[in-house]
Amino acid sequence: MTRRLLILSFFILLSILPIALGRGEGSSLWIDFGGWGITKGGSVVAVKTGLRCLASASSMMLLLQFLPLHRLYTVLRSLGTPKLFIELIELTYRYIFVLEETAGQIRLAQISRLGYQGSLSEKFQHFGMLLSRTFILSQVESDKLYLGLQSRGYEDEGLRSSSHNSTESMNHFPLLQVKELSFHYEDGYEALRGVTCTIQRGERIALIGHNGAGKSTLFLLLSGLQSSWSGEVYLHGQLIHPQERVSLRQQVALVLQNSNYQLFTPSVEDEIAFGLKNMGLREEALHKRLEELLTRYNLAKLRHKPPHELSEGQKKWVALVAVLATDPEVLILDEPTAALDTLYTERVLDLLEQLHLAGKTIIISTHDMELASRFADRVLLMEAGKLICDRKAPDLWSDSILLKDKHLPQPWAWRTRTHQQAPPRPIRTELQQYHLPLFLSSETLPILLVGGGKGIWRKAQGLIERRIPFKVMAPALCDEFTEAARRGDFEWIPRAYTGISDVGEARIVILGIGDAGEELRFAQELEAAGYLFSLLSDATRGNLQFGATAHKEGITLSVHSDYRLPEITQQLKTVWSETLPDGFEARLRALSQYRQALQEATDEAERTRLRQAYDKLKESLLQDTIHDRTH
Ligand SMILES: Nc1ncnc2c1ncn2[C@@H]1O[C@H](COP(=O)(O)OP(=O)(O)OP(=O)(O)O)[C@@H](O)[C@H]1O
Repeated sequence: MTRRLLILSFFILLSILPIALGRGEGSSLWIDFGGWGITKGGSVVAVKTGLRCLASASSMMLLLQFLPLHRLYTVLRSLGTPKLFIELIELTYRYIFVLEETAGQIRLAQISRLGYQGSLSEKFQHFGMLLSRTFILSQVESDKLYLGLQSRGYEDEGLRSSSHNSTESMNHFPLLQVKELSFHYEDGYEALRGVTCTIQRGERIALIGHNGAGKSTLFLLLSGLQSSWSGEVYLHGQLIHPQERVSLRQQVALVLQNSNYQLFTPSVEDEIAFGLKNMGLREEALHKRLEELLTRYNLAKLRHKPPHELSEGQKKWVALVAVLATDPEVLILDEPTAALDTLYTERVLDLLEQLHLAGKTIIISTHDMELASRFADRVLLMEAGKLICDRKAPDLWSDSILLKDKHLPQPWAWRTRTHQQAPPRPIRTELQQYHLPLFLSSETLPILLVGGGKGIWRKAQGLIERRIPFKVMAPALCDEFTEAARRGDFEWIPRAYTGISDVGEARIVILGIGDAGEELRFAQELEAAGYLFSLLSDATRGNLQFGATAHKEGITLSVHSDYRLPEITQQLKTVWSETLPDGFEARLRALSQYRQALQEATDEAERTRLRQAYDKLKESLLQDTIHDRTH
């Protein structure tokens, strides 16, 4: 509250300053710049105006301490306060919030770099920097907020929309098309250079490229939020001139990367109602649609919350729903899952899947290739303002050479797929009688864990410890699993396993769904198709057994008993890991370096020296560990 008042006083001071300026005689001026200066009369008016502003703003703030904002609006509305006035309060409130948040963040940045230390004048200087920077940044932020307003149908530029083709003829044309599209920012920077591409109805497209490639700029143009491009933009085959960009805004909605720019009203329900009002809905119809959206998107409990008090995931969700409320034909999302945890990422992906099924065209930008590979059917790759690649997703993801060349990671499923084109061969039953001392590589044999309970979690822990990638298919996860999912330790597919068609690219399947009958049925399918599998409900049934494994100091120990006695194998494993000396891995690494050097050395004297050093280190290592233990 005090900080808000301080910031507000500073801006009131700035805005009343011009009132005190004027022309006058020497005696009527406080400061005289040759007939111009701060006039005595003007100063009195300025001070009075300033005090009045401050008093009314402070009383409003005080009121807001006790009365939630949405209640205040209800009161104002019931008193018949003009709509314009209420909207003005809404925007002012939001602007003060932007100021406060910006100031708060700069202050934190100053403190974290040992700001606010030293003499009074230095402290004063730091405070001055905070205020001036707040002012500049809040201007930038309010520009972005304005984009957020426009992306949801707010119009104040008096733009004309283009004359429409008939619906029937529209379907003959691509939905969106850009030809040789270029764009310069005001400082002259050319952010887009001759981009040409066509977007058809119902497509799911991922726009990828490194920072600064021009993705957000292209999105701003496609959604009609930037003007003065050069080149051609077509919507349903109709050429759109920059002054007709409102047609783009009506059909193409953009969810900005930073949700704070998209959310500006005092409550979640007002956020959603904003777009509905811009669509022309009023009273009963508006209320009905609002309730429908709040229920469908699970926001009823948050309806009165101010958006800036929500978590990042909740903010993104509200921003997405608020944009969907306007029912756009094309939905563009700028990095939709940046800063989201696994659960919110899945929620967003599920929603996008539903929208795709409902026929929407969706374009996302992302730096997460796993996400892009899960979402998109087509991928556009940008570099330095140019579109350098436009390909079907499988085609691009399998092109490891191009991806490597562009320093983009190949999605995991595609890295492994290249090794396993051939269908798995059935495993002959007699082979199951042997315990093969093999460490299978999950790159060539991807793993799917089915189930999200504690049993499966215990198996998963060993994989996580050794950084072996795997997927988990389960409609819900136990707490430990959820925590690991949040850390991104594995890929969660949040649905129930229904049979072999769900196995995907996996070659090893561990079943732990808690229903022995079901597990057996699934196991029979897997066995017939030649997969490696294991059942938690019946350890004797699978063709793959989990031994007790421990990974420590660069060594993986796997203990397996012929008599399937996990309590014994677990104990042996624990004893081994407890007694393995610390620093063992460093000595192993040194030993391996000696061996490598020995193989490469050509000089005989050098070889002898290295051989002696190798033998000495090996002997001391065995002495300290294995010999000691066995004697
Ligand atoms: N308002 C602006 N004024 C001047 N240059 C800008 C402005 N906004 C962006 N740029 C420049 O345009 C280029 C493209 O920026 P853009 O935000 O479109 O990239 P991007 O691919 O979305 O990057 P990121 O992945 O980091 O979000 C960058 O070099 C950036 O510095």
